[in-house]
Amino acid sequence: MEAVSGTNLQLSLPSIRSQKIEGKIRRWNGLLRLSPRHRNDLGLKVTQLNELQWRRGRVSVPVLHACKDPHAPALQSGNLHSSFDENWLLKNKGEEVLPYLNERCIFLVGMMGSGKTTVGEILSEALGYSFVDSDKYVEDALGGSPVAQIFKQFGESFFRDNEREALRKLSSITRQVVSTGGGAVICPINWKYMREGVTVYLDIPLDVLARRIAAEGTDSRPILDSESGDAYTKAFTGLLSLSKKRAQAYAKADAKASLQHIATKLGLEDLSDITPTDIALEVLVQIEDFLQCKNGISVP
Ligand SMILES: Nc1ncnc2c1ncn2[C@@H]1O[C@H](COP(=O)(O)OP(=O)(O)O)[C@@H](O)[C@H]1O
Ligand SMILES: O=C(O)C1=C[C@@H](OP(=O)(O)O)[C@@H](O)[C@H](O)C1
Repeated sequence: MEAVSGTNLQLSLPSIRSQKIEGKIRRWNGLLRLSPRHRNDLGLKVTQLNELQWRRGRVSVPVLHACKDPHAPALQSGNLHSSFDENWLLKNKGEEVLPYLNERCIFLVGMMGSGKTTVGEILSEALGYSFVDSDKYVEDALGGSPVAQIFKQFGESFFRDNEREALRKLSSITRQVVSTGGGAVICPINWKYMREGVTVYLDIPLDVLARRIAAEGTDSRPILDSESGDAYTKAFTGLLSLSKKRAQAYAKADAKASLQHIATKLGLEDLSDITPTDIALEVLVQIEDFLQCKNGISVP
């Protein structure tokens, strides 16, 4: 009998074989995951259907144990589509990580367009935390002018002073996910504030960032607005130069969620197949790893 560890279910490998999906199952975060091509092969027989997760053509099956034993306990089949809850996995991981966080905040750092706001909102929901965007916090503190306007009217250093003050205030509040501005990491004192919580770097390839920013336009991104060329070239050129200056600062984060690494884990070739929820889950996994190491792997 060949066993594979996991958490919830029992699978019979002979039944997997008969569905011609053997070898297409990958281990990931203690789960078995089927590749998109095999989503229609789901005669896969499992128990506890509510524990399965269906997400954009992939199925995650938490397992206690998988074995080659043909006498594995009788397994039931069912309508998997209706049974999957896309957010189950995230919520579950959130609950697992909460005791380690012990009410501390999460500060997301990364280049503009890396998804700090998008992923941060999803994370905050999974954890039952509130969500704060530090750019928005600065805008509100200055009467509602957009960041681009603040840069234009008062200059970058004025904005950085206000960003610093925002992070100082936010660092004294618990149970929140903070999406920081892409340049917050360059100011050393901001690290002192952010170290009150856990810092996570969203590591996204520059071409992906440039595509996202080009789609939105660079008008709201004053720091890229001086570059010339089409929207993608402007974005890519500006991001390349900023990333060189900031790489060391981002590396100071406690944990990193890398798009490339997630793609490798999930067996995805196309990075655009990775959803913000996938990234939020990876953030939680990395936070848990970081806090477990910090606590000497003691389960709270
Ligand atoms: N994983 C993702 N896949 C595709 N688009 C994304 C993803 N994460 C963010 N985006 C998009 O990229 C843009 C920038 O995201 P945002 O969360 O505002 O980044 P940041 O807060 O880091 O500047 C938005 O249009 C958002 O919808
Ligand atoms: O990288 C930067 O220097 C900046 C990033 C922006 O935030 P986002 O990263 O949320 O876009 C905003 O703070 C400002 O335009 C400057």
